[in-house]
Amino acid sequence: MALRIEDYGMIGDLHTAALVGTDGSIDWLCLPRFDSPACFAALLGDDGHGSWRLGPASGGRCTRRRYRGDTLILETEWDTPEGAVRVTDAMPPRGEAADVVRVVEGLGGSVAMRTEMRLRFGYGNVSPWVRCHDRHLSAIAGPDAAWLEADVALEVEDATARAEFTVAAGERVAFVLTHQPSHHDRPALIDASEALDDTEAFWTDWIGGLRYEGEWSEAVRRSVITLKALTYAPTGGILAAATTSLPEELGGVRNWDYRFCWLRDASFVLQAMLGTGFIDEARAWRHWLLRAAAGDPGDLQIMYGVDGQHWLPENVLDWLPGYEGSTPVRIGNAATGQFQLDVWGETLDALHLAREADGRADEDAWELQRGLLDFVARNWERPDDSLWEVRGEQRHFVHSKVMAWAAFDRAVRAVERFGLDGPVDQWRDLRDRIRDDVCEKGFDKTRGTFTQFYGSEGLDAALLLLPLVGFLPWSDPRVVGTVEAVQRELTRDGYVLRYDPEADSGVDGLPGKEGTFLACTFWLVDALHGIGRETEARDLFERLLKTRNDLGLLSEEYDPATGRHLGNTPQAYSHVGLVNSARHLSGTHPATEPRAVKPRSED
Ligand SMILES: OC[C@H]1O[C@H](O[C@H]2O[C@H](CO)[C@@H](O)[C@H](O)[C@H]2O)[C@H](O)[C@@H](O)[C@@H]1O
Repeated sequence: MALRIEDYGMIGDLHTAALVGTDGSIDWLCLPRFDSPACFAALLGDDGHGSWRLGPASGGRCTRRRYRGDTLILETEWDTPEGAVRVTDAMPPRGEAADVVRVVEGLGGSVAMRTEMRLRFGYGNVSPWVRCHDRHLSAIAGPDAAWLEADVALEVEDATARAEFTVAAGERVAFVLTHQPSHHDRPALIDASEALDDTEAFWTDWIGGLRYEGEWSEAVRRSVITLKALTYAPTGGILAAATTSLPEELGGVRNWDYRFCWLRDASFVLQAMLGTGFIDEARAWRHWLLRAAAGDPGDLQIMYGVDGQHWLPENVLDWLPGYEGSTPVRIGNAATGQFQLDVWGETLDALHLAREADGRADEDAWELQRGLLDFVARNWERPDDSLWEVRGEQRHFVHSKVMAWAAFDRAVRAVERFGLDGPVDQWRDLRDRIRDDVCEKGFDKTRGTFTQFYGSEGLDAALLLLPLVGFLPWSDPRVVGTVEAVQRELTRDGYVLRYDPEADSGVDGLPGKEGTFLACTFWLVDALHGIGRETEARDLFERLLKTRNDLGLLSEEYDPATGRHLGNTPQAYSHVGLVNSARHLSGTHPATEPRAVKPRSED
C-alpha cells in the first residue's frame, strides 16, 4: 500500500517528476514527460505496479529528510541500530535522456542496505524484458527502454532487480536509472557525483533570481522551487500538479488527472512568479500560451497538454486499484471540453500582468487578447461550468461573471496604459453592464453575501477573489458580508471548502464529499487581511504553514479531522496561495491593489 500523501517528496528535472516516500521508495514516475505513462505507479496500486525502493534492509521509514538547501535534491536519512545512512535522490537537468540518480552514503557504523526495483511501464501494466549483467541492467518494452547502472552487483528475478550490500561510514554506492525511447540508441552514461553537482548548481542559480524580502522566506522559497519544478521547460507550460487520481475523498470517485496546463492555474502561478521576480518564466508561459491558443479564440480550451496538445481524452485505468482504493484512476481530463467563462478573464488578466511586468507591449499577445475579448463580449451572458469544473448543470456562476468583468477591465487599462488599439468605450460599457448584472442577480440582500450563482442558496470560496481582482473594494459592505459568510458557513475547523457539494440539490453532479481546499484557505487569509482582520489572517496563515509536510510541500486539499493531505500533489494552486498570502501579509503586495505586480527593475 502507498504511504500517506504527505509522506512523499518530489524530485524532478523540469520534464517530469518522481515521488519519493519516507521509506525510500519511488512510487510515482512518468517518463519521459510529466504526462507520459508511469513506469513506477505503486502510488495508485502496489509494488507490482512499479516502484524502486532503496533503504536499510531492515526497512521502515526514515528518521529525517530534507532538501539540500534551495534545491530539489532530496536527502533521506535513517538512524539504525547498526549505524546511520543517507540516500540522496535527484533528477539532474535533462541532457540527452532522463536520469534518476540515487546515492547511498554511510554516515556512521555499518548499515545493511537493500534495493528492489520493479520497472512496470504503461502505468504498471507492462512488465518489460529485463536483462542483467553484474552491475548493469536493461529493460525494454514497447516504446520504452531503461538502463540501471549500479556500483553493486544486481540480481534479477521475475523482472525485478535486487541488490543487498553494506555501507560503512564514508562509503558511497551510486545508482543511475536512465530512460530513453526504445527506438533511440542508448544514451551516454552520466556520472552520479557530477550529476548531483549539476543539479545543485542549476537550482542554486535559479533561486538567485528570487526577489522577496518579506516574512516566511523559507516557505516562499520552497514554494517557488516547487512551482518551477511543475514547469515543463521545453515549452514553458505550467502543470497543475505532478500526479493523477490522488483522491479528494479517500475511497471516493473525485480522482482527476492534473498533469496538464490549466490556463487558470497557470495564471495564478504567474502572479506568484511575477510577484517574486521571475520574469523569464512569465515570458516563457506567454509564448506557450500564444502557441497553444493560436487559432479561433472561440476554440480556446481551459487546459492543454504540456506541449500545447488539445486532445486530452479522459480514460480509466481499470487495472489500478487506486490510492487507498479510490477509483476510478483517470488519465486525461474531460473538463477540457467544458465552458468555463472565468478562463478568458484569467488569461486576459495574466497577459495584462505579464505586459505590466515586462513594461512593453507585445503585438502577438494583444492580437490574441482582442480575439478573446470579442469572444467574451459575445458569450458572457451564457451559463458555464465555473472554475470548479462542475459536472452538474451549467449555471450563471458569480465568479465566472466577475472574471468576464476583469477581462474588460484589463483591456481598458491596457489601452490607457500602453496606448494599445481597441474599442475602449465599448469595453468600458461592457465592464459596467457586467458589474451591474452581478450586483443585481448575484447578491443576496437578505443574507448580505454574494452567492455561488444567480439565485443560488450556496456560497463559493471563489467569491473571496472579488476584491482581489478589483471588482469591489475591501471596504464595501457586500465584500465584508461575503467574507464573513464564507468564513461562517464554508469552513471546517477554520479551513475552507470550495463550496458545499450538497447545496442547491448538489451543484457539482458528483457523489461524495471532499476535503478543505488549501488555495481557498489562503484566499481567506488574503480576505481577512483585506478587511483588516490582521491577527486572524496571520493566525490562519501560520496554521496553513503547519499543514505543509516536512519538506514544505502541499497537496490540493487537507482533512482537518485526520490531518492528512488529500488530492493531487504537489499542487501549484496551493503553493501559489502560500506565496501570494505571504506577500500580502508582508506588505510586499498590498491586498488593496488588484493583483498589482512590481516590475523587477523597480525592486
Ligand atoms: O472537482 C471537479 C473537478 O476537479 C478538478 O478540477 C480542479 O482542479 C483544477 C486543476 O487544479 C482546477 O483548475 C479546478 O479549479 C479544480 O476544480 C478536475 O480537473 C476536473 O476534471 C473535475 O471536474
